[in-house]
Formats: sequence, structure tokens, C-alpha cells
Amino acid sequence: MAQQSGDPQLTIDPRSGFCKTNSTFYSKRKPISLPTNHALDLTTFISSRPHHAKVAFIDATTGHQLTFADFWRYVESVSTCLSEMGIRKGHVVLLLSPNSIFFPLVSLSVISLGAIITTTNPLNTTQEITKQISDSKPVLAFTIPQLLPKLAHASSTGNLKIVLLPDHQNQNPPNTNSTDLRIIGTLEEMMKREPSETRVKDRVTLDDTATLLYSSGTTGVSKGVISSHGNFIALIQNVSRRFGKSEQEEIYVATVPMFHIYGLAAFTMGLLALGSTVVVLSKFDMADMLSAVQKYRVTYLPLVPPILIGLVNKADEVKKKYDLSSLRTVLCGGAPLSKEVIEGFVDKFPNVTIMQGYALTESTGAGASTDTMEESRRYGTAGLLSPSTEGRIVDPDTGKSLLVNQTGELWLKGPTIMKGYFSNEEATASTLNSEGWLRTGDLCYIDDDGFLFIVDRLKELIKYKGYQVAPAELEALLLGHPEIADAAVIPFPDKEVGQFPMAYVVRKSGTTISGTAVMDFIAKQVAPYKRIRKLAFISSIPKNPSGKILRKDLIKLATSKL
Ligand SMILES: CC(C)(COP(=O)(O)OP(=O)(O)OC[C@H]1O[C@@H](n2cnc3c(N)ncnc32)[C@H](O)[C@@H]1OP(=O)(O)O)[C@@H](O)C(=O)NCCC(=O)NCCSC(=O)/C=C/c1ccc(O)cc1
Repeated sequence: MAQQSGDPQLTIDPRSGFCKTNSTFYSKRKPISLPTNHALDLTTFISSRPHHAKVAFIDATTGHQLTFADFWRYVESVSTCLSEMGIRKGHVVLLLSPNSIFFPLVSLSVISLGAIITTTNPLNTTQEITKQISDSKPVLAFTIPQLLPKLAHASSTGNLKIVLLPDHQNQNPPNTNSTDLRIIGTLEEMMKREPSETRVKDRVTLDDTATLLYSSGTTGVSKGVISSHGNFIALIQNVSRRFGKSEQEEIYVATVPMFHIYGLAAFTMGLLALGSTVVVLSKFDMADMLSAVQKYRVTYLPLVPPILIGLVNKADEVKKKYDLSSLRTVLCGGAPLSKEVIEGFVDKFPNVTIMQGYALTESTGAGASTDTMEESRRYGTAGLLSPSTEGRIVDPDTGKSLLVNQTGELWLKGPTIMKGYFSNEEATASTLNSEGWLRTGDLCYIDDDGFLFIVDRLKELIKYKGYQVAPAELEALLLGHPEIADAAVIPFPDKEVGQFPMAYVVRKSGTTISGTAVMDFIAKQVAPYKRIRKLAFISSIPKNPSGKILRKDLIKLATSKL
């Protein structure tokens, strides 16, 4: 292994990557190179990557294709229009859309101007979207006609301007009173605009913000993660190394959402830089995904555990019905994968290599990965630290850095680590220290060979189908019910979905509200994936002397009968 600490005085154990002097684990992967020119934006970086590929995106439903040449011409046209609309460096633009071939186009056009993209899940309720809008303060939103009602409030009362995206899937938009909405154009019109070389171009540097993706981090409610142009360029270098090994051109299916870091980094940036073709599905549907693999001779499937579990469970039926012979690799990220599922997949699909990734929004999609079948067979591992990434294992009680094979909180440092949380100095200070170390909230160890193992979660987070659910958000909503005195929300384990939210509720004395009524009360206010799916009444919520909920005690109580 190369000496990667940058300090020749430091001796790194080549097997584990661990340096005793500073208790730091150094990545065993070859370091990535980063641009020396500070005045570089992410869009220019991606568009200047050399490759000879032709088709960048295919809409799996309509067959509509965008070549690389079309794509970059449209980016120029849309950027010209945005510039004429007054969009400048530092402005925030909201993108509320399911996956589409236009998602990368909007993202990279906005980012090229030094403006900032914020995304949100189309399943979010109007209330949740309005909250994100009041935090991130976008000056413009892109959305499909079907989702207009979710922006009606922000547009009519907050003057949010809207550009409509084409929605070839749904030809019947909902009946929204469009006079209340400030719709200022359509993407299709913008794509026809002649690009102008003389448009206003602010100087964009690697340190400027590119995206504000929302994550609950280690505690509390959703916060805007500030990722810079430099963070994403480092990630693309990482992706290029990892995915660019193949001699053959790869064809990917995009079914995981582009509004999260996983899909955004892969489908709107990394694979575009590599010259791969991405077949886009607007939402996940097993049959549509498998038909797309067969029809477009897809070679590579980036997935999350629930989809992989579905594939393993229905393997015999699936293999009979679809020709999946083109498929060579499956990547699984977003949540842990059990040994049982990996073994099941290897058994049912012996010709497909399975790779895993571990990352956070706060680390702009880097962290650890397995890059070969051999590495993936080290069951339970999340892989080796990403290139140019350093790790520390820290005792959460004493703050002391630990050694090889010792379990503590994983801290990460490197070129993909976020700049902080938007307008939230307190959350930033408790997550990022002054030396640039990010507290992941994951309890881990790194073994003698440098492989990372995630043992548990210190952070207050529920992962439902790879989506984050913040207990604090659901607890605040529960406490808003007039008949609830106190509440705590915990993750409840489930084989298919990973975990789902379970609530412990203390009724106010003299009240009789039912569990179903409480669950309905929450369901009306949140996206379906955040719904409370199990509930128990309790006389009091266990707390420590400073009032912090003792979640581990509640998890023990809830799972003791399993
Ligand atoms: C494809 C999934 C796994 C399943 O889809 P689904 O089953 O159709 O359900 P949905 O999640 O779309 O919808 C949730 C619920 O809403 C329901 N729903 C739907 N639309 C409606 C409706 N219009 N009305 C009412 N109900 C509805 C839907 O039926 C469903 O209900 P339920 O069956 O009760 O859960 C979907 O959940 C999904 O895409 N999850 C992935 C999330 C994800 O990308 N996470 C990554 C986060 S970032 C990260 O961790 C980084 C990872 C990473 C890893 C590796 C790397 O190298 C780098 C990075």
C-alpha cells in the first residue's frame, strides 16, 4: 500500500491501513487525484471527461433518448434561460420530481451557474415540502404537472416561481387553479433556446455550494447538507475509479431515486462522467425494472436491500420470465445487507457480481465499499474505506480513539465530507469537528485487513426501505395531539423493509384515544414511508436524568417477544 497520510513520519500498517501514531485508518485504495485549478465548477468538470459514448439517458417507458451531445447542448440552453431569469450564484432551486431523463439536465444546468440544487421526495406531503422550502428558501422550482398541488401554497403565498417539467407518463395533470401558481415556463421551451456565450457567468470555485440535500444526521429533524462542487468532483473521481474498470460500455438502470445522494451522485453525475448509458425508470416497479434489463441489455443494477431481497425471493420465477443474461453487476447501498441475502443472491444469480456501498449524505456518497466479489464475500463488511478517505473509531463515552478490531463510533475525513448543515451552526458543530472529522453516528470496527463492519447505530435514525425516518420528527407530531402526554419513536426490525417506525405513547389522563387513531393522525401529515406501523401505550417514557429518551430500553422492550 502506498504511504497515504501525506506525512512521511507516519508509519501505516499496510494490512489494516492503521497508523498508531495518530490512531487513524488510511484508505487502502489508491488515492484519487483532485483538480489543481480552484476555479472549476462541477458541470464543466463532468462535461470535460473524455469518452466516446453516444447515448446518455433512455426513458424506459417512452424510449425517448438523450445523446451526450443533446444533453450538453440542452444544459447550455437551459443555463442560458436560467441566467436570463436572473438565477445567480448562491440562489437555491428546488427540484421536485420523480426520476426522469430531465432530472440530470436540470440539476447540472442549475449547478453550472453556481446556483444550488435542493431536492425532495415526491412522496413528501405538502406540509413537509413547505417546511423544506421555508428552510432552504428556493427562488425557483422545477416540477411535473402532477406534483403542482404540493407547491401551490409556496407558490401562491411565497411567490415561488415554477418551471414545468415534461411528464410523458401522466398526460392528465391534476386540476390545480393555475392562476394561483406562478408558472413561468416549461423546460421544453428552455431546451429550445439558442445558447448564449455572453450570458452572465459568476466565477464558481470548488468551495462553492452545489447541493442542499436534506438529512436528519445523528439527531433531530431534517437539515440541509451543504455539499460543494469540490465534494462532488472528489466523489466522481471515486466513482470513475470504481465503475470505470470495465472494458465494455456499461448500461445501468436508474430505479433508486435521484433525489437522494445515492441516485443523484450515480445517475446525474458519476455515470455521465464515465460515458455510461442510464435507462431511467420514473419509480420502482419490479416488473418494469426487469423488463428494462431485458429490453436494453442492462449490465449494471444499482439497488437498495428491499429490491435485492425481492429479487432473491422471486428468483426462480424471475429467471423463467426474463432474460437477464446481460446483467453482470449489482450494487447495493443505502442500508445493510445480511449474509443470508448475499448468499441467497450468489446462489440464485451466480453470474452476477454483488458489490456493496456505505455512505452518508453528509459524506457526499463516499465512505466504504466492496469492489469485487471476493471483498463482498467477507460477509457483514461495508468494505474498505473509499479512496483518500480516513477513518477513526472513537469511544463515544470517552472520546478516545480506538484500535484495530475495537468498536466505537466511526468518524470520517476526506475530500467528500460536507461543509456543514445549512443555517444550523449548532448541528454543524456537533457533527463536524474543527479538524474536519465527521461523526457518522454509526457504531463500527475496522478489522486487521482494513474492512469496515457496522455493528449498530448510535444515531437516532430509522431506515425504512433505505429511506431515513427521524424519530424526533414523528415525536414532535405525536406531541401535537391534544390527547398525547408523551411519546417516543423507535426502529422496529423487519426482514423485508429493514426497520419501520414504532411509537410508544403516553395518553393524557382521562383520554381514551386508540392506537389506530394515533397512527392515522400521523399518516395524514407525513410521507407514506414515515408512517408509524406499530404502536403501544405505556405509562411513562423511560428517560435519563437529563431528559433524553432511553431508546435502547424501548427497543429491548419492543423486540423482547420476537
Ligand atoms: C424502491 C424502494 C426500495 C421500494 O419502493 P416501493 O415499495 O414502491 O415503496 P416507496 O418507498 O416508493 O414508497 C413507500 C410507501 O409509499 C407508498 N406510496 C407510494 N406512492 C404512494 C401514493 N401516491 N399514495 C400513497 N402511498 C404511496 C408505497 O406503496 C409504499 O408503501 P408501503 O408498501 O406501505 O411501504 C424505495 O423505497 C426506494 O427507492 N428506496 C431507496 C431509498 C434510497 O435511495 N436511499 C438511499 C439514501 S442515500 C444513501 O444511503 C447512500 C448510499 C450509497 C450507497 C452506495 C454508494 O456507493 C454510495 C451511496
